[in-house]
Amino acid sequence: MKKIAVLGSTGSIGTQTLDVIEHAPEHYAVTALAAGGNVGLLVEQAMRHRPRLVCLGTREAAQEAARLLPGHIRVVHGEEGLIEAAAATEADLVVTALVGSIGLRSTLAAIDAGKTIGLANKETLVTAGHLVMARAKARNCTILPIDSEHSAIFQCLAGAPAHEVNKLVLTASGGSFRDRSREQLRDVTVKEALQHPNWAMGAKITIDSATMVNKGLEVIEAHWLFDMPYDRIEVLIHPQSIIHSMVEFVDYSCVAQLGNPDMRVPIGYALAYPGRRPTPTSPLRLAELGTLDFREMDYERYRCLALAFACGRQGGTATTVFNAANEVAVARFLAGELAFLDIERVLETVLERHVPVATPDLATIEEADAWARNAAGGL
Ligand SMILES: NC(=O)C1=CN([C@@H]2O[C@H](COP(=O)(O)OP(=O)(O)OC[C@H]3O[C@@H](n4cnc5c(N)ncnc54)[C@H](OP(=O)(O)O)[C@@H]3O)[C@@H](O)[C@H]2O)C=CC1
Ligand SMILES: CC(=O)[C@@H](O)[C@H](O)COP(=O)(O)O
Ligand SMILES: [Mn+2]
Repeated sequence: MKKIAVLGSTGSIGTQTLDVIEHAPEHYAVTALAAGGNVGLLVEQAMRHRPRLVCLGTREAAQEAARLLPGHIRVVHGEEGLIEAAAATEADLVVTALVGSIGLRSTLAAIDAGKTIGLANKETLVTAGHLVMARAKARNCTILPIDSEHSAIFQCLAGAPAHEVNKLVLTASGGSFRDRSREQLRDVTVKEALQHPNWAMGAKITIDSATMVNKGLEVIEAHWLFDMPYDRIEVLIHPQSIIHSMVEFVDYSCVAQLGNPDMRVPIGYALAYPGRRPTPTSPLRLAELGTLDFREMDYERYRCLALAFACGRQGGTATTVFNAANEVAVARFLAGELAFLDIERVLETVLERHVPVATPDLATIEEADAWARNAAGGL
């Protein structure tokens, strides 16, 4: 029986993780659940999965949950609570499905506690990849990617040594506005931006996909997870999201992973690793699809992706600031305070003002993150 803690259980990845767990109750048990403000859903999940501990974003939310839950379920809150949920239960695997860099400290705590990490929260690696990976190496901790592209690459690599790999190819759907010109992006609405062509996901990542920031975050995530130089990470537009990513080997053999766009597949892979189990989803029928299309990435059209590569190459706090400024800009766009193209403007302006630190410790990372949030909030 694998014991699992799910951080971000009420979100898109969190609910799909619980769905996978529910379909294999003889293999998985839930030890901890953590969410932000959705008390109703968290309580429902806790009643169904009977974890030892649940965590909510605030004291008030935790008090409300405690009133509704049986006394033997411990209810905690805030960042300390998240750390407890990540590290202080008997979980073997911690699924990090929080959105944003809020996941950093709890991920580090889970690594320190010797947990295997099922990593959905890409912002963690973008914010402090060098710290997370060094900590994981020192503690001999396995990080299993859940992000679909990285799960694909992990499966394609299948443990191949670095000298056999030419490059990683990340596929990108192009997002909600892939068929619009830059000119046509001026007046797009939040509602339109939230219509991803292939995936049903949380609001923040759906906007990131439309700006191509998501692919930028994923390039940086791939750099850290697979120890791959940026010059050997390529992004290819693939509108159908059927090929989730691929690896080109030195003999020019190209190995890809395919499947319908359903996150329960990479989630199920991380949960079942090193084996595989049936996933509650439908099989891929290529004949029904007929064709798969590919386009060259256009870095003029998707300037945020070029910016992400530049920050990744610069390293240090540049990627921390890129991520934090983006979190604020996206939240402001969703709140109707900024236009869609302002996200890019905010990112460019904050990064221009930032004085990067090359090998920041955790305190410096958190300082840079706070500085960028403040800067992005005022633009
Ligand atoms: N959705 C997808 O298909 C994919 C997502 N990812 C990545 O996975 C991560 C999660 O994405 P997604 O599931 O879409 O996001 P959602 O917005 O759907 O869910 C986010 C989760 O985080 C919780 N949360 C937010 N703020 C806090 C907080 N302060 N304290 C505790 N919990 C908090 C939310 O709780 P509540 O709702 O209760 O407030 C919710 O459970 C992101 O990093 C994303 O980039 C990667 C690949 C695919
Ligand atoms: C499902 C998943 O992993 C997302 O990150 C997805 O890849 C978003 O799609 P695009 O960023 O390619 O539009
Ligand atoms: Mn992805």
